[in-house]
Amino acid sequence: MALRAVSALTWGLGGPGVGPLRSGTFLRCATQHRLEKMPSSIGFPEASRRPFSSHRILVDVDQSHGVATMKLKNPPVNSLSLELLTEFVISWEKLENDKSCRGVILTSNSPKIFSAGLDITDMYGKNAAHYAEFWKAVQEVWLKLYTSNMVVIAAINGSSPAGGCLMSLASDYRIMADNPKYTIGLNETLLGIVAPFWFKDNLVNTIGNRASEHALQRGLLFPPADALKIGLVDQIVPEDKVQSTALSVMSEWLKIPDHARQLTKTMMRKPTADRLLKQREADIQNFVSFISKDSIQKSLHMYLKFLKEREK
Ligand SMILES: CCCCCCC/C=C/C(=O)SCCNC(=O)CCNC(=O)[C@H](O)C(C)(C)COP(=O)(O)OP(=O)(O)OC[C@H]1O[C@@H](n2cnc3c(N)ncnc32)[C@H](O)[C@@H]1OP(=O)(O)O
Repeated sequence: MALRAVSALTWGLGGPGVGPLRSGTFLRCATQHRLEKMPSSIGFPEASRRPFSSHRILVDVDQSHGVATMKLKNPPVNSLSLELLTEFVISWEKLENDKSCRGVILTSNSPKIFSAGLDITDMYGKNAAHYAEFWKAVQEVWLKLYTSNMVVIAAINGSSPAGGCLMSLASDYRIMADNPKYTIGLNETLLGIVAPFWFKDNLVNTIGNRASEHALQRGLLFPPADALKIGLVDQIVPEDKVQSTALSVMSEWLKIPDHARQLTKTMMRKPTADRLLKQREADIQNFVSFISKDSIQKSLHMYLKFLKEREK
């Protein structure tokens, strides 16, 4: 009980089932050329291509008329586990290599949660090799999304904290379900961890420096109307219109000749992607040493405990 009270104040989580914490505004918590790809990834590690034991399908891909819909499907909360991230990269590479696919709508199979962010259990109680492999997969997914030649639209049909928000930020356009129970933001500080520089860069490029400074330090999770106000999402629509809106926005984007749009995207995004590429290995080492600290492991333990024990 004591933990719940302290945690609720400290963590101010948003999302379905947290009731009173949601009340404060911020407390809640057909020129189809294919260009040479931006030099984004340095290749996904062979070790991460290993088959996982469960053989579950964690990313559903459905493609028609040049547009793929990718649905995250990792119940209960679509956390971004190493297994999901690995499958995501493989599916993404297939789409990138398919010349007929010009756009991807990124969404979730779950009705209330787009993604709960990085799987905390992949960052807790594991060894350094696991943390390094996990972080490399997180980097890879972001690089793939952020530098994709395809049009990427996030159809955010539920809560989208931290890593979930990052996937949305890496998209070209964000449409969120207009339900005040859902929140989106980079809430890392609430867990006692720190969003890395490339999360920050992507946020700053999207909502500007001052708003990012405020949002990142306080770990703010924004309900859709507030997210729209600061430009964290581009459009909010009724819950049952998220997918259809994404399709119609996609058809507008696909009217632009691919080569011109792709070159423009590269011009806008390459410096940010390159910043990570230049120090990718150092960023992995930094993550491993940070996440392995006793104090950080303790914070993650407390946070997991809080998630399990909080009143629904
Ligand atoms: C230099 C170093 C840099 C380090 C950078 C690290 C960057 C980190 C980025 C991240 O993404 S960290 C993850 C941040 N995510 C969150 O804070 C979200 C936490 N979850 C929630 O707020 C809620 O779960 C929800 C998404 C709003 C859904 O709420 P709901 O009431 O529907 O479900 P719950 O009962 O809370 O959860 C069910 C079940 O799932 C577990 N769980 C939730 N989130 C995660 C997660 N991110 N990872 C792993 N597991 C998660 C939760 O504990 C419950 O477990 P059980 O009780 O069923 O065992």
